[in-house]
Amino acid sequence: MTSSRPQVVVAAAVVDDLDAPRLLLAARRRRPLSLAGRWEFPGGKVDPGETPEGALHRELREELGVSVALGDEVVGPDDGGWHISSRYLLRLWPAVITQGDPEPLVEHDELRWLEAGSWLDVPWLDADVRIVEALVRRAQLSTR
Ligand SMILES: Nc1nc2c([nH]c(=O)n2[C@H]2C[C@H](O)[C@@H](COP(=O)(O)OP(=O)(O)OP(=O)(O)O)O2)c(=O)[nH]1
Repeated sequence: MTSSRPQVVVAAAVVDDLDAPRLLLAARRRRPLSLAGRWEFPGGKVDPGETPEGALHRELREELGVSVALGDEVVGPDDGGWHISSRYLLRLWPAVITQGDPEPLVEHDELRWLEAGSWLDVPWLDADVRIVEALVRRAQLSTR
């Protein structure tokens, strides 16, 4: 038997403003073929010895060429995170860019800033749709 503990994938909801977000950065995957063309939160797997936050800063530097400041984790319904498959648990942090202009350097072939009201208008990875829906609800609450 192998361990059934899911691997943690860390990702960022990069926004223009942590308190009153209007723009959300979506990234279009280049690979693998089964996921290519679908949109996701930039991020990736936590390497052995890394903290989740440390891994997220590394992934955003590698994938987008930016430094960020992280907000409070978007706690999900599945052990505090978001099950995205039987193998992976996604943990998500809001983030604002503190240095650099984001570019699709490695994993992605396009980045797009989605305007308020349009956050669900790209074909997100299936597992991400409910997470984006939760972010939309949070953003609506923050503007009341
Ligand atoms: N980064 C990211 N991965 C996601 C999201 N939603 C989702 O289902 N996934 C899946 C896709 C992959 O099967 C897995 C994460 O893998 P990844 O390919 O981003 O990880 P990585 O950058 O460390 O890649 P690698 O070095 O192992 O190739 O999680 C998301 O919003 N962001």
